[in-house]
Amino acid sequence: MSTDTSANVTALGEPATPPRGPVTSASYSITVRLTADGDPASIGRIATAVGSAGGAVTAIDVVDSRPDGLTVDVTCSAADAAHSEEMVQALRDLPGVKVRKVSDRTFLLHLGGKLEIASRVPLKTRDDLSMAYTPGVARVCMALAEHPEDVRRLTIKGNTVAVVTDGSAVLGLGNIGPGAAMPVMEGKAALFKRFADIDAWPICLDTQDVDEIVRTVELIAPGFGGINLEDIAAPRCFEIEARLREKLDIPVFHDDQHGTAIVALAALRNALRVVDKELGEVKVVVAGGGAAGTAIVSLLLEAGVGSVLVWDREGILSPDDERLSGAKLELARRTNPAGERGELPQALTGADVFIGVSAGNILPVEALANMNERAVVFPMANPTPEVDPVRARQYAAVVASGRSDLPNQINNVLAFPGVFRGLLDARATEISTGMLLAAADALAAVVRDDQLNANYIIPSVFDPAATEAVAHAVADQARHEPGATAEVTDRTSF
Ligand SMILES: NC(=O)c1ccc[n+]([C@@H]2O[C@H](COP(=O)([O-])OP(=O)(O)OC[C@H]3O[C@@H](n4cnc5c(N)ncnc54)[C@H](O)[C@@H]3O)[C@@H](O)[C@H]2O)c1
Ligand SMILES: O=C(O)C[C@H](O)C(=O)O
Repeated sequence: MSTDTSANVTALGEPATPPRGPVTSASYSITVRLTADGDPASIGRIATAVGSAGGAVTAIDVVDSRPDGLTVDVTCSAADAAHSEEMVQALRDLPGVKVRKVSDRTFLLHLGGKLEIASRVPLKTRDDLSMAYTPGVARVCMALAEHPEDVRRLTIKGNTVAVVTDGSAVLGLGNIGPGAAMPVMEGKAALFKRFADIDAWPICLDTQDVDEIVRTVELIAPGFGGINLEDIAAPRCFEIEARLREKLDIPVFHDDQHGTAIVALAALRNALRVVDKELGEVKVVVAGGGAAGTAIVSLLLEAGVGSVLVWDREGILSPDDERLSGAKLELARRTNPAGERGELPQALTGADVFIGVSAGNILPVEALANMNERAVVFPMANPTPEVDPVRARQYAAVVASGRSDLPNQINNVLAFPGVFRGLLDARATEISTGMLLAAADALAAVVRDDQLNANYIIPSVFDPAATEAVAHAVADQARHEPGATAEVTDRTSF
């Protein structure tokens, strides 16, 4: 088990947050089936053993009871895999207790996958069959051959999104390939259904070649109302998205870029309401000029942020840095015309906002002291943020991160279901910067003035108002942009 025992006093001599016990999580929960002898105190000893090992018991279910003992399933959460082992060992060490089986609940949940297809029509009688399938279906096919614009109305195309990956940049796990990417893509599709009633399907491609990816998505596009690119490495993702947008008559959205940018801008708007600063006046530093960083910078600039510096492996990205090319050089040109150079702590000097979309633990917390008063700090790298969000609170007025166990969780799920709900409802043929900005503003506005505070700058992912507000804003914006939506035909015969 990993426990952080780092110093209790900061570089500024301030007392640091006291060391925390292990933070247990359902993602490392296990169910241990064991038999215990007839001692009435055995259940209490089992719970105590798990607690003493730092775990949290969430359920004890009796599976079988006999005069001489019990079979029970003990479900408990751990901090990580090694911690689970420690808890199991603590149970094995108990006299009168025999561990029979240990199940990892996260793996159990994945058995057989997380999705299925369900029919929306009854198929109970011959009449049902002759309408839903042959011969009746042929009449619908012929109608669509004559009026292709009706495919959205008469098939699942109108409510279906392809979640497309090449497995090259999966979460923070890197290039793990298309098969290993499936659980994330299935999860994304499940979120589409849960939050926006959209039927999304995971498409994991066995190629990382840009031309092949573009051509494959082009070929499958007729069956989908939108394309959600997912976990495709930068800078390849920029070219794939641009080429698909050019070719397809359905919206193409790269969630790691634009979903993140929408939520980051929404969170920033509200953080600035808390610290009473204006978007146009703040200096922003973004760590990480990859997929998320590039899109965040673009959206911040579109929203009116005046000063942005990007820091990456080469230091502060500067247009006169000969090591830079392609997307990073372009980013440097758009953000740092003065050619400022240096490392992250220097970039933060006099900054009002730090946004991290790079990698875990790349910033000593003390460097945040270089920032202006009432600083806003979003270390968003997953699963480990750039700087400990809890310790960052000593230096910043508002802190948000990607973590679900802390306040102000910034996650794309606040954006992508609503974005696609709005696009599909409006029969959008493309997605524009105006729609991204509208989505961010709508998401920010979900947090009312009487709710806003440093620990609540962004709604919970379970707040239904978030998806609804984003969907309405995107659909409205799409309907107002000339040429952004498909024609709607009104044939009363069906
Ligand atoms: N919280 C959220 O909602 C959210 C959303 C998107 C991305 N993220 C996180 O942001 C991070 C980046 O995601 P991405 O999709 O942009 O990845 P990416 O690979 O496209 O970009 C990462 C960038 O960070 C830079 N980088 C990585 N390690 C670095 C280091 N040690 N020092 C300096 N620069 C470094 C890389 O050079 C690259 O330019 C990941 O940790 C991801 O989990 C979080
Ligand atoms: O996709 C997410 O939900 C998380 C984020 O994009 C990440 O890469 O960490």
